[in-house]
This record gives sequence, C-alpha cells and structure tokens, in this order.
Amino acid sequence: MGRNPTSPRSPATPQRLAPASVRSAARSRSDIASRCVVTDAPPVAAHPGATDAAACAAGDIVTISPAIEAKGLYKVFGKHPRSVVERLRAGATREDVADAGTAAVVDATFSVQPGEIFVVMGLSGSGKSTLIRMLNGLHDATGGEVLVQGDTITGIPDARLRRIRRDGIAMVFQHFALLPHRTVAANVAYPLELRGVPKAERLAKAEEVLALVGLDGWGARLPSELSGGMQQRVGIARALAADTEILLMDEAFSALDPLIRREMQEQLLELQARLRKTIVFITHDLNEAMFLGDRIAVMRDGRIVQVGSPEDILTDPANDYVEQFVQDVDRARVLTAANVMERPRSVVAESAGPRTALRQMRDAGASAAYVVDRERTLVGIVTDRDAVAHVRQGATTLAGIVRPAPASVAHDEVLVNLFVPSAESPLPLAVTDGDGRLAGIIPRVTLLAALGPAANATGPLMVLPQPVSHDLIDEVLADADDAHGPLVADAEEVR
Ligand SMILES: Nc1ncnc2c1ncn2[C@@H]1O[C@H](COP(=O)(O)OP(=O)(O)OP(=O)(O)O)[C@@H](O)[C@H]1O
Repeated sequence: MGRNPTSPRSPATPQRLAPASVRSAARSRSDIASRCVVTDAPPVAAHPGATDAAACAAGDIVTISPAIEAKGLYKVFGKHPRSVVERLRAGATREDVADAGTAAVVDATFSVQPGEIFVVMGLSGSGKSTLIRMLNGLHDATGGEVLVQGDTITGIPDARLRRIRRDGIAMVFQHFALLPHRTVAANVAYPLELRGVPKAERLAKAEEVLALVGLDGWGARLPSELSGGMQQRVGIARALAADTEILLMDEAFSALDPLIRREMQEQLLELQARLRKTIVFITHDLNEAMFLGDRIAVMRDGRIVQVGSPEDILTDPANDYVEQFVQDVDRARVLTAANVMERPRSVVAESAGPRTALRQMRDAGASAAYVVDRERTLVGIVTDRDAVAHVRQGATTLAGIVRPAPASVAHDEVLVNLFVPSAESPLPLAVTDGDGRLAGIIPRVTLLAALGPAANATGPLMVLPQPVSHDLIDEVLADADDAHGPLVADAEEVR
C-alpha cells in the first residue's frame, strides 16, 4: 500500500501539537488500560470495548479480552510457504530463505486492547500491509493465529470470514477506494447496503456519519468533486457507517498533503475520544505514529522489533535500529510532564504551622514550599521570608501567608506546552494528576535536560548553587581589605 518510502531522518509531516484536549482525551484511554487487569479471559460483555472501559473508568478491576491478538504470525509469499515457515521457526533468517520465498511477516505476536490506537510503524517493505491484511483475513496466515474478540479467524470458512469483515472490522485505505460513480452518501452507505439495510435507513446513517467527519451537506456530490482530504473523510465515514468495533487504517493519511494530513490526524483523535474504537493504524511516518499511537509496534524486515508507548519507544529504544529511527523525533512533543517530573521536595499541609514549613524548606534547600490540602490538592505556596516573619510574630498557623499557587500543569501535558508556565513560575513547575492532586514538580533545568539526546541517562544534574549572601561577601571583602590594604582597582575589573 504505502509506496512512499521516507527516511526516518526526514519526517514526512511537519510537527504540530494536537490541542491539549485532544491529547488528553486520547491519553485517558491509556489511563483506562493501565488501570485494568488485562487477561486472556473471555470478555465480560458482548461489547468488551465499551463496557470494560466504563467499568475500568469507575475504578473496578475487570478482565479485558484483547480486541485483536496475533500469535506467532507468519506470512510467506512463494511456492512452498509452509516449509519456509518451518525453516524460519528453526532459526533461518529472512535472507536464508529468500531463494524459496518472501518472508513478509515473521513470528509476529501482539495484542490490541479495546479502545486503543495501535500503530504499526516501519519502513517500506517491512511487512506492515501484509500484517494488517492478516488481521481481517484478507491474507491467510502461513503460520500462527489471529483472534478477533477472542475468536480465531485463522482457517475459518470464507463465508464466516466475510461476515466478520462485514460486521466486525472496517478498513480505511490509503487511496480512499471510493466508488467513483456513486454519490458521497451512497459510498458511505455502501457497507450497510451489503448488509441489506433498507435505503432510507442507510442514507440517514450516512448523513449522520458525514456530519461526524465534518462533511454534512456533501452527500449528494460525487467523490471527484471533493479534495483529497475530504475524500479520505468519506473513506473514514464509510468505515464508521459500518459501526464495527475495529477499524484498520492502512497508511490512511499518507496520500494527503502535510497540513491536511495533520488536520486529519487531529480529527481522528477527536473522533476516537468520542467513539472509542479499536484502531490499528499503519504508517511509515514515525511522527504520525508518535502523535496517534497509544502503543506502537516497530517492524523491521517482517519482524516486530519493539512494542511500546510512544514514550517507551523514545526513551527506551529496544535496539540501535529503533534508536536511529527516533533520534529526530521532537521529544518536546512526545514526552509528557509525567515522564520528566520529580518528587516535590518541600510540600506542607495547609494545616501545618510556619515552623514546620520553615524546617521543610531548610531541609529541602528551597525558598518556598507548596501548600496542599488533605486531598493533596495544590492550594498555594508559602515563602521562607513570610514563614520567618510569621514565626517571629509567634503565629502558629499558615493563615495569612499562603500565596496563590503559580500555574500548574496536567501530568499528561506535552513538554512543548510547559516552557511558558515554567518561565513564569517562581517555583519549579507544579504537576497535577487527573484528580488535581500535586503529583510532582519540574525544575527548569530538568525541563531543558529532558530535551537532550541523553535524557534517559540518570544521575544528578549539575546546577549552580544560589549566590552566597551579600552580608557574607561584604564580610569577606572587608577582612581582605584589612589584611592586604584596600584594592586599588577599578582598572582591574573586567567591564
Ligand atoms: N502479494 C505479494 N506477493 C509477493 N510478495 C509480496 C506480496 N505482498 C507483499 N510482498 C512482499 O512482502 C514484503 C512486505 O510487503 P508489505 O507491502 O507488507 O510491506 P509494507 O511495510 O506495507 O511496505 P509499504 O509501506 O511499501 O506498503 C515486501 O518484500 C513485499 O515485496
């Protein structure tokens, strides 16, 4: 599909940021997944995606059946594909078997959780399209197994497979694949027509999903009257009209101009925040993968070489190949506050007294402390000077000296959005969790260091200490003047 090889060193799209609301909505899915226990157990409901996610959001521990599972998948093109798979299983490399066939996918194992955007990323020829086509049975697997919502689709009769494709898995293609002589609405309604849905009903549904993708009023046009971006929105609307739990998107935005492409990526995240589909998205563009993916599988020469969150891939690349891939990614647009924050050192309870606050600040070497309430919600800050004055006055509570909290940032905010608040905050930037509690802090030096290539190196950062006090400097200079005579020396000062 994607005949558009791009060097990993030259990203195909300009990098812009999804609106924070879009990213937050997208990230909340990962939060849901991370709060749930994921097992191979059967789903707890007929539609595991919606029901389990709701249960998890409510904080319950439930079991989630993966929406899609690939177990030891192989696809070999050639005369004797099964014997090639045997050789590969016995340790032969792709090159070893090249004379007998093309090993397009080699031993792929992964699972995709309901509601997740799972991106498969790799250079041209790495096997992405072949892999996605095995997930809906368009290609037979030469070895291994694919399960969709717990049911194997490997080796099942064609009629059943067609039913699963029609009712359970919709696909969006790179080149839209619209029927040119049918109207936009008829294209969108097509999957429903295949299911035998009456005309009025399917056209009503088509109008509904066209509105969802921002194309209301365009239903009567022909595809050729629409721009490329609009045609791809029709492609997405058609997939949504089918109302399937799973969407497969094969290089769906690769044919679009960069700006339109970024717009479509943002729209997809917005739609996903509302619809919570399970999406497998294929791309050769790492920036697109990082922008869209809850998790990313990196493919090379038919093999999956790493599966992880964008942050995992960026900060902990599994090998030199992935490392090379990610070196030009703009870390500021991928890493979040939670990825770089530190434990806050001086935090006092709102109910504490000024002496406690002073001790805290002294021990932390800080000139101010964060003040939190019983729920650990940030309510303000208290400075050492105010606390000293308060102690001298004999006050026993912080009442009257808690200053308003400087702006805080949400834990899932990307670093590029932290620079202004960091510059404006008199203290290290406060980071709050999803419930508004103080989760960590980000000193400016930490924010800067996070952007460097060695950001995953651990160890103390070299920070210049606070200047010594004027009193101390005056005292040392006066002693020196006494000992050596006054300095005759404006001339020696470097101007
Ligand atoms: N039908 C086929 N017959 C023979 N070889 C094939 C077939 N389809 C794919 N291949 C080969 O399998 C390998 C993987 O191809 P695939 O299209 O899955 O890669 P891809 O990562 O999707 O690349 P692209 O982004 O260029 O589409 C390639 O070497 C390709 O030439």
